[in-house]
Amino acid sequence: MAVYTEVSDEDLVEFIAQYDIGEVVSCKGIAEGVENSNYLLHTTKSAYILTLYEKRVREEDLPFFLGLMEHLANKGIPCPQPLTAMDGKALRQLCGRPAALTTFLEGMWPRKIQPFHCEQLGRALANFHRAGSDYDLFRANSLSLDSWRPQFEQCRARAHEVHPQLTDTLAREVDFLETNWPRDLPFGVCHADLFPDNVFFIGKELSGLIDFYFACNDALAYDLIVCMNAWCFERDGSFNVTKARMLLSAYAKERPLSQEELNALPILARGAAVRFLLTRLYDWLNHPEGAFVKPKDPLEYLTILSFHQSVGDVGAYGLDKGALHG
Ligand SMILES: Nc1ncnc2c1ncn2[C@@H]1O[C@H](COP(=O)(O)OP(=O)(O)O)[C@@H](O)[C@H]1O
Ligand SMILES: N[C@@H](CCOP(=O)(O)O)C(=O)O
Repeated sequence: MAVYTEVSDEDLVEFIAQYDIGEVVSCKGIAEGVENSNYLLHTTKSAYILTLYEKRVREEDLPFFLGLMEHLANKGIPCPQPLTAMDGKALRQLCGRPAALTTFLEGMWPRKIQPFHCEQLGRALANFHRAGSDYDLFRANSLSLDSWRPQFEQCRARAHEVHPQLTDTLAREVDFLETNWPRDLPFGVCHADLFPDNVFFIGKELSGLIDFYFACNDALAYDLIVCMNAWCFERDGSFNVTKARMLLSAYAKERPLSQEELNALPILARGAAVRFLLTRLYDWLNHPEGAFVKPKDPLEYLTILSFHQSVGDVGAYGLDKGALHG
């Protein structure tokens, strides 16, 4: 359960009194999520999400995240909107942590991914990228290429505890990525963590995107391929090419991919696999004793990485080479 910081009734009532949102009716910790403490708050006026920022979220990045949600919501992207308190500020402190309230989005994240989910995701991601194109704050991706070697070094001595080949695989892969990582692809604001548990559907319609706390400026095609890794592999580790084709082609209908982007997809996919393999590995090895949060399995991403290491070109992702560029 992702509640790292417990909020007492007195602290909560004092916090809520700073907003014009009525009186507290209930406030329950949310079991899902791994990064922050989230509570579902009901007041006499409405339902809200209260987030206390923990772990990887740096306080100085919060204006970027909260401003982005505001910017996107104003452009019709279905995402939470930060609430400003009566003093006009959205970012506050609660129990010694930075904290904010956002609107509650209806919907459920899909437990069993179907190709139509991937198609809607592709369209929504392209719309997100378009809507973010005039957002004027900048945040570099702190979990991209430059961070992979230091993150690996933090885990190197114990990576073999998770898998006997993991140390060698990561050492070779980080070398490969440092030499070959593409640098001139179209850049923009990326969500960078658009996993199924961050995308809500009502029935068959995508109804909301949440969890903007890894958002950053990076190659737009990297964001797309983070989604492909997260949505298009089955539980047994096999790649579902139909889902990938639906995702990539729905995206490209809204934002055509250049030939350079298409050529780069396999290496972007390797980098995106390493990015989640490393944070999961760190969390797996440094899981606090007795914590309620269940760490995610790093080996899922070792399987995904192995698949992309064997890929020659985008034909493996269900695309005709060169078919999607504008
Ligand atoms: N705006 C929102 N509307 C509805 N539910 C939300 C909202 N934000 C978060 N949640 C709920 O909280 C859970 C954890 O949120 P998330 O932002 O993914 O946490 P974390 O950043 O800790 O991973 C989500 O799976 C969802 O159930
Ligand atoms: N999506 C990441 C973990 C981050 O968790 P989230 O609940 O913030 O999406 C992963 O799967 O490793």
